[in-house]
Amino acid sequence: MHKKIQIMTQVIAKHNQSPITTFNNLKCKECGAEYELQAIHVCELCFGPLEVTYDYSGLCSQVTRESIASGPNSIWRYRQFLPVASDHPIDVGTGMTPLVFSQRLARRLGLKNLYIKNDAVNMPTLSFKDRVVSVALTRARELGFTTVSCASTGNLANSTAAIAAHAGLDCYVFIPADLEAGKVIGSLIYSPTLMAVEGNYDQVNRLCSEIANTYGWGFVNINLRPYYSEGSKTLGFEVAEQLGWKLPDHIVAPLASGSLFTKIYKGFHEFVKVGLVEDKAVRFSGAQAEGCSPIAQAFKRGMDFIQPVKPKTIAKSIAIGNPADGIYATEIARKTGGNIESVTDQEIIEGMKLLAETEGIFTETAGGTTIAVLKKLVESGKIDSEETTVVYITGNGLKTQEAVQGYIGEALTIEAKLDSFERKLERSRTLGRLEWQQVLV
Ligand SMILES: Cc1ncc(COP(=O)(O)O)c(C=O)c1O
Ligand SMILES: N[C@@H](CCOP(=O)(O)O)C(=O)O
Repeated sequence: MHKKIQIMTQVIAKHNQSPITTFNNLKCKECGAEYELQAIHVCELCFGPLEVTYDYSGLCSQVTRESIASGPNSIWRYRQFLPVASDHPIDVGTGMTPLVFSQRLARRLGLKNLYIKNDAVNMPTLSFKDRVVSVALTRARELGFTTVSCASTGNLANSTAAIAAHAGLDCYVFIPADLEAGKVIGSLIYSPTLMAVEGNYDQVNRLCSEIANTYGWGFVNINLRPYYSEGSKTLGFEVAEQLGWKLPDHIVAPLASGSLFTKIYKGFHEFVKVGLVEDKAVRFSGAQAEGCSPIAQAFKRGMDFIQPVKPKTIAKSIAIGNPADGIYATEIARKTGGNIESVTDQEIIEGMKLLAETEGIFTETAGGTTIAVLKKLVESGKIDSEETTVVYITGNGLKTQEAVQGYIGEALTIEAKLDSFERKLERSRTLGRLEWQQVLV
């Protein structure tokens, strides 16, 4: 769409908005400069990131635990905390995913109060990105965009393509060319224009910034980023509500750009601010893959800047070498007494298997990273066995099957005869299940 038309449609859309909104403006996280609500994401004065601000005193009078609990069974029960004006947000059933009280994984790790927030079953595309995209596309529509887009490591591409299809928006998605088949097919099925860029995510992102400037599309994680990122707060809200309107002692979450991590923090604090939960010190710990760990490195070395890296890891969804919110994530981990750890690709695969074998949850590589870091933090005494700990599982293993191929054995092929079954059964019992799988690998 031409810029002029886009501005006109934005104005029209503005007039159609419901007048009762709880969000005010955009504010620079660095210098505090304020901007009207529009499709921009960096401060013109200092290039700092922009964030949505809210009228918290107005919010206090609008929301109660009861009003939230009687709302939709989706992220939109927290609508007043999200930067959308419409009474009809795009609701594809995103959010309110299970918070599972862990028995077997907890026992295996020696924890007494471990919960798993399972966004591997989020709707519609099985990752936490459905949250941020539902918010971003609702806002995109309000701002008058008819074409939406994203730079993605896969999950965001799936969410943007699916939810744009549902909302009838034109969609262009950009991904690195070497992504897993599940992520590629998981976008193509919704018929977006899918561009596989020869380069890594950071290169895709740079290209998309240029395209955003030239074409004036609504890029969910570029010019719509202030609205998009707010969707991750719902991962904080839901956990607080599901714990019986209480905050946990410790959370462990994966880090790529660092946005998710900082927004869970913002979500907890907003609930405290409006009196929905009691204030409490929550420790924030983050997880990265060793092959792409710029945030973990900055944290461990006590740096106040992020040194970008060239990613090389099987955890492709979190392979961001130059993370936009990395420094804010390190600040949160430091001030809350948390940690940021990294794990090897082998540990990531073991993390995926551990979660599957103990809890029946098949997570993708980002989740394997998070479980492996959780284990590392427990083993090094950085998580106390009594702490109420929530580990965030943000994506589904069916999308990254390549990562575990060759590590999980194979089906035992038998003839359709009882004696064939019994021979294989005997052999598998003699060897033991694990050894048997190793023979097959
Ligand atoms: C499954 C999954 N988990 C976690 C993340 C990390 O999110 P963020 O970039 O907000 O740190 C991503 C993408 O970046 C992802 O796809
Ligand atoms: N992991 C993301 C990458 C981009 O997300 P951002 O919020 O860090 O900009 C994806 O799933 O594509």
